[in-house]
Amino acid sequence: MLSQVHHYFPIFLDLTNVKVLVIGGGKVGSKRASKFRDYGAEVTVVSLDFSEDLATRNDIIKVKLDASILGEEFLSKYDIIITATSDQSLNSRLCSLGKSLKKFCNNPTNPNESSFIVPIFYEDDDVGIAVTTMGKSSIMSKVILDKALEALKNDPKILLEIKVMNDVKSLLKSKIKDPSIRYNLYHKIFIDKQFESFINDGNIDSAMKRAEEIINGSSF
Ligand SMILES: C[C@@]1(CC(=O)O)c2cc3[nH]c(cc4nc(cc5[nH]c(cc(n2)[C@H]1CCC(=O)O)[C@@](C)(CC(=O)O)[C@@H]5CCC(=O)O)C(CC(=O)O)=C4CCC(=O)O)c(CCC(=O)O)c3CC(=O)O
Ligand SMILES: NC(=O)C1=CN([C@@H]2O[C@H](COP(=O)(O)OP(=O)(O)OC[C@H]3O[C@@H](n4cnc5c(N)ncnc54)[C@H](O)[C@@H]3O)[C@@H](O)[C@H]2O)C=CC1
Repeated sequence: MLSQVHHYFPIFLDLTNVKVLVIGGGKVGSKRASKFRDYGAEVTVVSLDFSEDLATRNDIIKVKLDASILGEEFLSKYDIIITATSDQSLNSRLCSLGKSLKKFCNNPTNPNESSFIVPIFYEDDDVGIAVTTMGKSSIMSKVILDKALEALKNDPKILLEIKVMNDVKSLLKSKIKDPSIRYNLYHKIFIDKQFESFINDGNIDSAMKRAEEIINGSSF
C-alpha cells in the first residue's frame, strides 16, 4: 500500500467555524469557496477579481488584493488554504508557505503539493461516498461515484438496513453497559438468519423484535 506514490488519508470533516482562505476567485476558486461555505466553513476569498457566482454570495468574505503580497501573518489566520489563481508559481509558493505554518493546503493545479485532495463526493443523512483517482482524472472519479450510487439505488435494502442497524445500536446502548459485549452482540444480530430474512421482507418491527430476543437471550 505505502509505495513511493503520495498517499492521502480519507476523512469526513465538520467544517463548522473552520476558517478557509481561497486565493483566486475565478472558476476553480469560486466552486471550492462555495462548496466549503455550503458545508459551514467561514470562507474568505482573496483575488484580483471575482466570478459572478462569488459576487452574488454575501456569505463569503471577498478581499480584492494581489495575493503575491500575502505573507505569514495573513496566512496564519486560517485553518485551510486553497491556492486557485491562474499563476501556478504563486499557487505553489503560497501553498508551500501555508504548509510550513502547519496549515492544510490544497493546490488544485498540483495535487502532489497538496496536503489534501478535494474528492468527487455524494453525501446525505445516511451515506457519504468520496472518490479520488489521486488527481489522475476527475471525470473517471465521477464515473466511479455514479457506479457506486447506482449500486446503492439498485439495492434499497442497504439503506433500510443502515436505519435498522442504527436502531439496534441504540437498543444495545440502552440495555448493555459493556462496549465489548455490545460489539459482539451487534455482529451476532447482523449475521442472524431470521433477522436478515425480516429485513429482506422489509419487516422492520419483526427485525427489531428478533434483535431484542437475541439481546435478552444472551448471557451477560
Ligand atoms: C487533484 C484535483 C485537485 C485537488 O487536489 O483537489 C484536481 C485536479 C485537476 N482537475 C483538472 C480538471 C478538471 N476538474 C474538474 C472538476 C473537478 N475537479 C475536482 C477535483 C480535483 N481536480 C482533484 C482530484 C479529484 C480526483 O482525484 O478525482 C472536483 C471534484 C472538485 C472541485 O474542483 O471543486 C471537481 C468535480 C466537479 C464534478 O464533476 O462534480 C473539471 C470539470 C469541471 O470543472 O466542470 C475539469 C476539466 C476537465 C478535466 O480535465 O477533467 C485539472 C486539469 C486542469 C488543467 O487543464 O490545467 C487538474 C490538475 C491536474 O490534473 O494537473
Ligand atoms: N483542479 C481543478 O479542478 C482545475 C484546476 N484548474 C487550474 O486552476 C487554476 C485556476 O483556474 P480557473 O479558476 O479556471 O482560472 P480563472 O482565470 O477563472 O481564475 C483565476 C483567478 O485568479 C486570480 N488571480 C490571478 N493572479 C492573481 C494574483 N496575483 N492575486 C490574486 N488573484 C489572482 C484572478 O483574478 C482570477 O480570479 C489554473 O491554474 C488551472 O490550470 C483548472 C481547471 C480545473
